Amino acid sequence: TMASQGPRAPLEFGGPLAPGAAALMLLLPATMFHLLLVARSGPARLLGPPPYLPGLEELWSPRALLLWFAWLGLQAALYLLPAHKVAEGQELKDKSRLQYPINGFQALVLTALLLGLGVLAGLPLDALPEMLLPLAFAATLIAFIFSLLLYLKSQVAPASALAPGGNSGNPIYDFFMGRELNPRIHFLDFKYFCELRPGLIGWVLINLALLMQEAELRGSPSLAMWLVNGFQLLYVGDALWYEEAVLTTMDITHDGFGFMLVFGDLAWVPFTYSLQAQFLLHHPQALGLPMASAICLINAVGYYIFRGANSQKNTFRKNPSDPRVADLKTISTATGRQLLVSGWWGMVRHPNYLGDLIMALAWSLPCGASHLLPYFYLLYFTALLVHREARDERQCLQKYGLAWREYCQCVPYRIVPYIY
Ligand SMILES: NC(=O)C1=CN([C@@H]2O[C@H](COP(=O)(O)OP(=O)(O)OC[C@H]3O[C@@H](n4cnc5c(N)ncnc54)[C@H](OP(=O)(O)O)[C@@H]3O)[C@@H](O)[C@H]2O)C=CC1
Ligand SMILES: CC(C)CCC[C@@H](C)[C@H]1CC=C2C3=C(CC[C@@]21C)[C@@]1(C)CC[C@H](O)C[C@@H]1CC3
Repeated sequence: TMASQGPRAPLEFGGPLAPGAAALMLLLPATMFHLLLVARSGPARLLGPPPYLPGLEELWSPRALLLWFAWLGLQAALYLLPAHKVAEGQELKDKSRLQYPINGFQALVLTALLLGLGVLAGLPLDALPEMLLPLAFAATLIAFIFSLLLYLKSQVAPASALAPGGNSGNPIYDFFMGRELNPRIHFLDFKYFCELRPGLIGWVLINLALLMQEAELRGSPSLAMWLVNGFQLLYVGDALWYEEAVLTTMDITHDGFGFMLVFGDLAWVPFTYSLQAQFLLHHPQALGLPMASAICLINAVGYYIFRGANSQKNTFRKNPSDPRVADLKTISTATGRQLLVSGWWGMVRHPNYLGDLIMALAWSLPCGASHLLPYFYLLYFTALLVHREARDERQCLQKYGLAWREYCQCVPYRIVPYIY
């Protein structure tokens, strides 16, 4: 077939056998359910066994599946609304560029307005925390079925539409990594749509529902719950405000749309990234003002580095002679593009990851030091970013060759100055 002539790339995640794609396809959903069960249990032990194994009657709920379809339908409708800007993606193999609506922040605001009106009209948002298990189960089912449909769709895609990875010929590996780079129906680009909207907005919605349920249980939300909600809303709001930046990430330009990203975007993000708020609902923490102020400061420092680094690179990539970046030192590369070697990108090779990790710490600290569970995100995210950093370095070495080696010599640390 045309599709089987697709490009070949080295296998990520060690191939189809453990600890490869097949293992991750079991491990990711199992971890998500483990976290959901443990967060609401008394001992809340990250490393212990789950308190019990839920039966199918506790997991399967047609109502949860319907809610998911309604949520995806709402977000798809908001995606298709007129956007104030339509951006062009990176150049593809056939030299064309795809178009993407930049209206993610508008979707967040409209979702908030619609839900606000819904709550005023009696929508029981505080019933959501009770439904997390069946909702996560429905999201997992949707992820498997959607990935299968995407895999089938990729069989009729032209070779030029295939991703550099995900076309090994091994069906399990390719199902996991995704074969087609930008599957879309007309203007609805499935990967771009799923990357930021249903999952990230779903995450802050679950957080809010947990805050409302805490208010109902204890009279008012705790300071710790306010902090976790505020920090994570800032993060999601920022991602949607700067939505165009996602078009240059490896998820969009390099990775196919397969089970890894489908499950990651639709299930993993909303149900595991909301872990701190889930933990706080069942394990209230007393947090004094001095400690809360210190945590706010840590989050602000993390955000300052994260935003500063991402904006500096985006400004530079758009226009290297922009006065905000014109004074920075650079290295020329054979591709004609330059690499920054001073400013944020002269401190470490991934300053944005450093800021992101500092924020991850600030999201866990309101949960106290009695349990390891709320620090799961920090541990998982460190592993994700170390792996992501290695993949990015490999791709940069391929793109820039000697110039990249020179950059590595000028800026020897990857993420944490003088440590890593
Ligand atoms: N919360 C979460 O789960 C996740 C969050 N993130 C966050 O998303 C953000 C984006 O991350 P990510 O997509 O990994 O990629 P980055 O924003 O780190 O971009 C990497 C690219 O930047 C360019 N680049 C690297 N060094 C330089 C330099 N010195 N000067 C100029 N350009 C350079 C290269 O591309 P080129 O030269 O082609 O421009 C490289 O491929 C990060 O802040 C990250 O922390 C990411 C993943 C998950
Ligand atoms: C496959 C894993 C198990 C889960 C991966 C989930 C991720 C795809 C998303 C989680 C948070 C994300 C953010 C972005 C893209 C989607 C993911 C990576 C941004 C990088 C997009 C660019 C912005 O500037 C920042 C965003 C932060 C959150």
